[in-house]
Amino acid sequence: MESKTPAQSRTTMTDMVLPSETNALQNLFGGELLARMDRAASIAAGRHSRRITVTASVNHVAFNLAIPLGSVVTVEAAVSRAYNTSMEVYIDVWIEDRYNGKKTKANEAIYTFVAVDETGKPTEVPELRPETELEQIRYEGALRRKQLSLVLAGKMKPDDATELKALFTKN
Ligand SMILES: CC(=O)SCCNC(=O)CCNC(=O)[C@H](O)C(C)(C)COP(=O)(O)OP(=O)(O)OC[C@H]1O[C@@H](n2cnc3c(N)ncnc32)[C@H](O)[C@@H]1OP(=O)(O)O
Repeated sequence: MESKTPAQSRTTMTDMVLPSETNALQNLFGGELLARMDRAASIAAGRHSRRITVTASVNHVAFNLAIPLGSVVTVEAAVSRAYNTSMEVYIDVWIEDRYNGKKTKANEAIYTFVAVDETGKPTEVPELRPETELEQIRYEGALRRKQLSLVLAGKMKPDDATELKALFTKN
């Protein structure tokens, strides 16, 4: 299977914040943002694998900035590393200033998707080939995040999490 770059899966979705999507402070409801990120990330994972993809886990979400009613929100997702059947997808969320168009990073998240066949059985995906410096950084950190996610899900023994152990072990 031929490897692919993050650019080949990059998915950008822009939408505004409507009153029905806000919390009591008139900011975007967190669950609404999670759903928007899941949609963009699912499309990115599908573009990388050209298969049906399912969300296996949400590894990290940082709600750094509240997103006010009426904001124009852009969700950008791209595969940051691919393994055998799973893919890490990195998601950046930007808000756009109404008057000068300047974009500010509001949130980021990391999801894991698995490519499956028509029966829901995990199926192989192409490798990821990072190109830019940021893509390389995200690629290199991904195995540590995968191991942490598997340990927390009870699917990997902490003793087998070599990348995690390396964080706490001096040379
Ligand atoms: C777009 C959507 O919203 S879809 C709806 C929400 N999602 C779902 O309904 C998914 C429901 N869950 C499932 O179908 C299954 O649990 C699956 C397909 C995700 C995994 O099935 P499993 O039988 O656990 O498969 P298996 O153990 O072989 O794991 C498959 C891959 O997922 C990875 N994986 C499984 N769980 C996790 C996890 N919690 N964190 C990170 N990776 C994980 C495994 O490491 C493996 O990766 P690899 O093949 O690249 O090494």
